[in-house]
This record gives sequence, C-alpha cells and structure tokens, in this order.
Amino acid sequence: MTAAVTRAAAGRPARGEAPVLELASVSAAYGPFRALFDVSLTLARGEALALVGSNGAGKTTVARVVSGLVTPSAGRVLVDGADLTAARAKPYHFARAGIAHATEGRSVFATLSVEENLTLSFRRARGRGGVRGGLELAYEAFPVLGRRRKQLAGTMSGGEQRMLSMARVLVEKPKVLVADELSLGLAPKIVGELYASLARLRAEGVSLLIVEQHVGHALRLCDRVAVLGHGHVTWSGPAAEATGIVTRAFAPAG
Ligand SMILES: Nc1ncnc2c1ncn2[C@@H]1O[C@H](COP(=O)(O)OP(=O)(O)OP(=O)(O)O)[C@@H](O)[C@H]1O
Repeated sequence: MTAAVTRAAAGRPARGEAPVLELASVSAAYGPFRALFDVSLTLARGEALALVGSNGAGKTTVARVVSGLVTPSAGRVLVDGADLTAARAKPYHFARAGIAHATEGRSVFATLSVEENLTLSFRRARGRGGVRGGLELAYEAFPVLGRRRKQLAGTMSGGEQRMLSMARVLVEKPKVLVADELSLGLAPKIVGELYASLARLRAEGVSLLIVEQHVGHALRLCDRVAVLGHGHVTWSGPAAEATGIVTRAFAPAG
C-alpha cells in the first residue's frame, strides 16, 4: 500500500489534495475596528487545527468568517477550492458548502424534543432515509440523549444541549466543523465525551477547526496549531511543537 493510500484510508489527505478550507490573506473589521489582519490558514481533509490566543485575539472572528457570519473586508475564503467570498455567499451557502459551526451557544430547537431535533437534522442531511440508523448513532455517541429522547431540548442542562448540538453535527457529517469554545462551563466528564465525538468525526474525514481557551484537550486532538495575537497569525506549526509557544500566547497583552 502506498503512503498516499494509507493517509487517505485514515481520513487524511492524499499528497497534493487541495485543502478543504483555505483562508487567504483575510482581513475583517467590526465598523472602524479591525479585528483580523491578513490571516492565512489551510485545513486538509480529516485534519484538526487548534486556534489559540489570548482574549480578544480574534479567534471567534476567524470562526465567524469561516462560517460566513462575518464577511472579510479583504482576502478570500475557499471551500474545496470554491471561492465563497467572490460569490458573496451568505451563511446558509457556507452551510450548504459543508461548513458546520458549533458554539458554546445552544443551537437547538428549544420547543422540540431531543428526538425531533435529531430527526430534523437527519432529514436535512439525508432526506427521509436513514433516520433510524442516524438516531442509533447519536444515542450510541451520547447515551444521555437516548434516555431523554422525549424531553424538550429547551429544558435540558447546558451540557446536554451541547451534546445534542454535537449529535446533530455528527449525523450531518459536514466537511468542516468549526467548534468555538465548545467546552466552556462544562463538567470535565461532558467535555471528555464531546472531545471523543470530535475525534470520531475526524476519524471519518471531517476537518476540525477548534477554538478553545482550555487548550489541553484541543492540543491532544489537533495535528496543527495556529496562534493568533491582535488579529495576526503569530505562529503556526505541528501541535507537538506548540506547548511553549501556546503558553506564551496566553501571556497578558502588554
Ligand atoms: N460585534 C462586534 N463589534 C465590535 N467589536 C467586536 C465584535 N465582536 C468582536 N469584536 C472585537 O474584535 C476583537 C476580536 O474578538 P474575538 O471575539 O474574535 O476574539 P477572541 O480571540 O475570540 O476572544 P475571546 O477568547 O475573549 O472570546 C476583540 O477586540 C473584540 O472586542
């Protein structure tokens, strides 16, 4: 078996495969305030990239650019080689192109039950077929959801709602999952379960862009790290080389 085949089989890109996601010299602003300067990042198929940096560095802004919620003032965002900025794409175009955005916010339908939330996602992803198999997959990944399938999503705890959001992403199988502060305020056990589901997605070839304040989990999961400081990428490289650099990235801005 050639090296390229081995990598592809593991959900990794074959050599020379175009990135699934590319940010090319992206700048972004909120009114007169410039939040990102000339940010360039790539993400290969099945690769996990951790985006780290101190408060206000611009991590969430990158996540918003990638999912189309913030339009760059300069530069380009490409998904599978298609330039979404040139097409003036709206967030739902980014979603259709295969970008999913999971945030610490609760992106579930509060007045629908757990099972109805999941069923909606399956139908959107796969039409009417495969709903039962999809439910089994979700309940296997997060047994608590199986036990609470009839409960209204809005009455579940913050951690349970985040599991439900992740379960929906699991079954939609996006090309790229942007996970922004997924573990914020959650108990360590739940964070562990969420990261296990991220690892499962990655093993299936989904690319991950992970924004985390608590970088331990992210560094263990990710192949590469990009450090943001004041809206600039100040370092990027393999996760194995990142520990000291990441520690400095969290030093107070002076
Ligand atoms: N809607 C907004 N309007 C004006 N300024 C904003 C807005 N959103 C973010 N900013 C500013 O842009 C900069 C980058 O913010 P961003 O949320 O991307 O940083 P971050 O690295 O995710 O920070 P944190 O880790 O604290 O969440 C900050 O200075 C922030 O105050």
